[in-house]
Amino acid sequence: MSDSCQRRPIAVTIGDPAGVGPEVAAGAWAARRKHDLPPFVVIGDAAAIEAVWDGPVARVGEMDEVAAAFETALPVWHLEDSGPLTPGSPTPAGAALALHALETGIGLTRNQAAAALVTGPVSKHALHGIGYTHPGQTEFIAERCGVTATNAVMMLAGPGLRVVPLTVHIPLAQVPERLTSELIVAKARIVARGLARDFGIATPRLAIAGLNPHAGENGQLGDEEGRIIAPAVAQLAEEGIAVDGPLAADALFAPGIRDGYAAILCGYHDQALAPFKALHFHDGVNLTLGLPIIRTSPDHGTAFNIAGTGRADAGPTIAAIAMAARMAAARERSCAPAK
Ligand SMILES: NC(=O)C1=CN([C@@H]2O[C@H](COP(=O)(O)OP(=O)(O)OC[C@H]3O[C@@H](n4cnc5c(N)ncnc54)[C@H](O)[C@@H]3O)[C@@H](O)[C@H]2O)C=CC1
Ligand SMILES: NCC(=O)COP(=O)(O)O
Repeated sequence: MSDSCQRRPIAVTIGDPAGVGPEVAAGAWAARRKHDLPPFVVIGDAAAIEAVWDGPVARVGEMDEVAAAFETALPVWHLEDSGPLTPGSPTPAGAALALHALETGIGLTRNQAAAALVTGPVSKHALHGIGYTHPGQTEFIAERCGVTATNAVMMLAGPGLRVVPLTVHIPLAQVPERLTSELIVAKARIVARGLARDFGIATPRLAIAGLNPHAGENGQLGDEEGRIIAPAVAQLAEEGIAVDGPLAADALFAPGIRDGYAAILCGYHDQALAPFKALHFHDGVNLTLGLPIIRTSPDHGTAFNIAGTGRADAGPTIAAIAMAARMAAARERSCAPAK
């Protein structure tokens, strides 16, 4: 990592304070030396962390206080008290704090005070209860960055698999009409560019999963493969992007097949995330390609059912911070003037 990258901390938003966000952020700090994590600051509510964690917390008000504080305490950029808190029981005040933290973290990263943004898990339901209208955090961050939702591409990445849900938080019944050749081409281009820029894979090979069983069985089990996916694959190949598909989704995730691809693009959320979480529940990262900033997140939700019990695994948050740091280092290297 370059000096300038090391100097800028990573901004980690707390997520919903009644979820596991506070404890997994604290757990990542406790494991900072083991995992060689760079300095990071939690944006949110210090009291929500102190309610579930006995370790040292240092309130900071400037980003340049973070690196020194990080040595001996978890730096927290305290925004406001989110009110009386019972882990596992979300409140409107908690949702408002989660949104304030997200907005602040985006701002700090956009103005380059932070090297990258790592978002904690939010409850979409609780956010919608206070008037939030975006399907997830991805679309909100995209909007704040001036990027369309289509051009902000969700990727789930772990040591053994990367997947992209081409449609994300929509009802399954809407998938066939929302999965268009244009959408596939636009997202696959961003994936290929992102893998080159942020992961150092100069010519990534992509796979596109079929939507129907057996990739449609030559039209007998559905026509989306021939009508939508195959033309997109042809277009991408013409542009020089290495891509195979449509491939039958059941075998695509088998060892020996999935290993041949830098990323597997899937028709809908669970086609991508179910096999991903089977492999990478404890070290999976959700990241957004196509943004001007680096954004990663642990790939799990608020886990209200275990919040405050000490059972939450900080592994995905550790992986998200480590991946954000590697991506920041890759972008710093690519921007460095040639010597
Ligand atoms: N990145 C984000 O902000 C995400 C937010 N969500 C939101 O989270 C809320 C709950 O969603 P669910 O589908 O229940 O998913 P969830 O990930 O919160 O929980 C699913 C299961 O995984 C377990 N789990 C989750 N994180 C864990 C961890 N760190 N260590 C150990 N076990 C863990 C939970 O205890 C639960 O049994 C929803 O409102 C959803 O919108 C869901 C996924 C991602
Ligand atoms: N299932 C992934 C997820 O819900 C993450 O969504 P986002 O809040 O990162 O857009």
